[in-house]
Amino acid sequence: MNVARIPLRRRLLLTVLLPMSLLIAAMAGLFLARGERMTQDAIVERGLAIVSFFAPAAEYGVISGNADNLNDLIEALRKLSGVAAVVLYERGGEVIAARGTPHLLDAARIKAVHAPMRLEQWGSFRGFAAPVMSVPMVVDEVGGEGEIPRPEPVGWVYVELETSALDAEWRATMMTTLGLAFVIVLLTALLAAQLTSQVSRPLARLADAVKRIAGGERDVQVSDAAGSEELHELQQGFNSMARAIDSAHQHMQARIDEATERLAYQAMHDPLTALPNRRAFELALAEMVATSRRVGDHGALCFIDLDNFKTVNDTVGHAAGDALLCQIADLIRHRLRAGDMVCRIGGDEFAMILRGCSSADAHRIASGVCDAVREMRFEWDGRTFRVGASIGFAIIDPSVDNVTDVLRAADHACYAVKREGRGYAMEYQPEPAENGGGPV
Ligand SMILES: Nc1nc2c(ncn2[C@@H]2O[C@H](COP(=O)(O)OP(=O)(O)OP(=O)(O)O)[C@@H](O)[C@H]2O)c(=O)[nH]1
Repeated sequence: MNVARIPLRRRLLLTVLLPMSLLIAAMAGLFLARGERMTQDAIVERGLAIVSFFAPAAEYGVISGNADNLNDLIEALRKLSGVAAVVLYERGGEVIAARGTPHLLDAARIKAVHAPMRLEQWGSFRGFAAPVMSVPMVVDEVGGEGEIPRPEPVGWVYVELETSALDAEWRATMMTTLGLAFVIVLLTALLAAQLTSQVSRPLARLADAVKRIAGGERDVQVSDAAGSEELHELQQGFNSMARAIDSAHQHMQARIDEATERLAYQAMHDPLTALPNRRAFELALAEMVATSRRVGDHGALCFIDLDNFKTVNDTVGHAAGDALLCQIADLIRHRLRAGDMVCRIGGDEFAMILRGCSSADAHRIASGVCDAVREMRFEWDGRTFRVGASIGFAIIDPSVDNVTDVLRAADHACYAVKREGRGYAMEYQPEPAENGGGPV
């Protein structure tokens, strides 16, 4: 497993829970192991203490064979909690008094006991035995050096303790300990989950917001629900940064839009006169031809070539020529109907696209332009100039196959006007060789 890939929340949980759980498990294990041993030791000590006390107390009864005395002792013993059986053996191994149902009734096994000791265990029953010791009576020989008599067993006591109550108590203690350990781990886990989510959730929200910004989303903000001062500051900082990015993006987008619009305008307009340029003219003409073929519309294309324009340039300079071109552009634009179009297609050349008009209409409009240009007076540096306009036009109707044909026809007509007098408008007529006619 790649540790670096473990989500932050799980890592924090592990960091808190793992050591905590190990510590609690170790403490509980230690406590239970020590508790178990101490309980067992206490049982053994109690059993040994009982037989150690009981054995000397029984000495008189065993030696004298006083049954009442022994029975009183046994009854007194039986009243002690946990004492399940008591047996008294005499020197030869015969049972001289007994109470309860002992698991062990083996004289040979008992007679092998020389000091208080623990014997076998049967489930929750544990056996303890001790010899009843007595010093034998010795009559000293007169004048002899008698040996000090040593105590010797005159009988045995056997006590059986029943430890189920202690075991049950121990089990209850164990369960309580484990339960407490579990509750502590559970509470720690809940607390850790709560704390880690207070850290990991705001971070996850931030990561998501960063992803959304990287994916192109704008105006992304994270809600301010941080669990700590540092995270709060981080969220505030992120929101400010996102707002700054958004504002910079908007500003940049506005500039791009503006530049795009300007470029689009420049691509389609003549910078001097602000009229549509040759490119716009070609598109409009293509559309006019297509529309005419589709819906049967009639129109006209007029080529305008100024007469004697060069004289202005040569006499008073190009700036004057520029100004004259602008005046003529305005003059033509103001004479056109809504829907018509005038473009500057070259140095002193203009073109008009007239929509929804007959040949007579086109002739009238074009002649009007010629008259207006002729009557115009251009003043510059105290000097007055007069120029003219020669216009050749071609009709656009559904019979026109393509743009090239109509362009060629209008150009042909304009050239004919230039050649044959200037300053007036003429419609293109096919040459006699083409259709039995030419410009009229
Ligand atoms: N001022 C100015 N002159 C231009 C511009 N573009 C072209 N010209 C000039 O316009 C003139 C056009 O030449 P022509 O058509 O032969 O001049 P014209 O005197 O009208 O000649 P005709 O048509 O025979 O009467 C040239 O001298 C070009 O230098 C422009 O943008 N500004």
